[in-house]
Amino acid sequence: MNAIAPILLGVNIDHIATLRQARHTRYPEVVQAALIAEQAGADGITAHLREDRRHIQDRDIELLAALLHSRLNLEMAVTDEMIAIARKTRPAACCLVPEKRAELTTEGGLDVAADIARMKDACAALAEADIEVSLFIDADPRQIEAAARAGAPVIELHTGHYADAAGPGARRRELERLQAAARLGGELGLTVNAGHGLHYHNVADICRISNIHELNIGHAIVARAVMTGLDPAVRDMKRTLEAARALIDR
Ligand SMILES: CC(=O)[C@@H](O)[C@H](O)COP(=O)(O)O
Ligand SMILES: NCC(=O)COP(=O)(O)O
Repeated sequence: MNAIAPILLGVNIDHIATLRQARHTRYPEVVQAALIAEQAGADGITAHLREDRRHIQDRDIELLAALLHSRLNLEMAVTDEMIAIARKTRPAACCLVPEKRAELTTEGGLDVAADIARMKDACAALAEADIEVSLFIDADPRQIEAAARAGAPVIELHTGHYADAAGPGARRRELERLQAAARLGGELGLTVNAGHGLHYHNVADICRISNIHELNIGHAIVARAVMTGLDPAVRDMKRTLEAARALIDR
C-alpha cells in the first residue's frame, strides 16, 4: 500500500498587509510575518499582488523573493504587467487567479476554457522564467481539462464554494465535487492544490482528499494570529492538517 504523502501548507500573508495598508504604516512587516510562519512550519508563503494593491505591495514581493527560506507562491492576475513582474522577481511559483476590482475577495476560479491560447501564452512565459505555474480554478472538469491543455503543471482548486456552503448537505455536495476534481486532475497528471476560505474547522475533509498536495490558507490563520500570535496559529494549522491526513482511509 503506497504511503499517503503529507499535505503541505502554504501560508497566505495578504491580510498582514491589509492591517498595514489600513493606515499606510511601516508595520506590521509582511516579511517578518513570512519568516515567523516559515519557522512555525509553513512549507511556503503565498502572497497576492492585486492590480489595485489593496494589501500586498510590489516591494513585499521583491523582499519575499529575496529573503524567504522556503518558497514564494505569487498569486496574480493574467496580465502583461503581472507576468512582467513575475519574470523579473522570479518567485518559485505563480498562481494565476481571476480579479475583479470591486470584489471583496476572490469570487471564483479562472475561466481557462474561455481563452486557452492566452492561458497557454501566460504559462509558457512563466515557465520560460523557471516559474512553476498553477491555475486557480473551480472544481469543474471543463476547467481542469483546459488547464492541462494550457500546459499548467499545477491546479489549485477553489474551495470557496465548499467553505461558504449553507449547510451540511450543500457542503457534502461541494466536497464531492472537489474529490472528483482532484481525482480528474491526478488522472491528467496535474499536481493538485486547493485553497480559499479554509479554516481550522472545515479543513479536515479537504485534507482527506489523498492526492491534494498543498493547501493555501491565509485569512483564517491571520485571524487566529490576532488572538494567539502568528507562530501558534501556523503551528495549530499544521497540526490540524497532519492529524486529518493521518486519519485518511486508504
Ligand atoms: C486566490 C485566493 O483565493 C486567495 O488566495 C486570494 O488571495 C484572495 O484574495 P484576498 O487575499 O485579497 O482576499
Ligand atoms: N489561494 C488561497 C489562498 O492563498 C488563501 O485564501 P484564504 O485562506 O485567505 O481564503
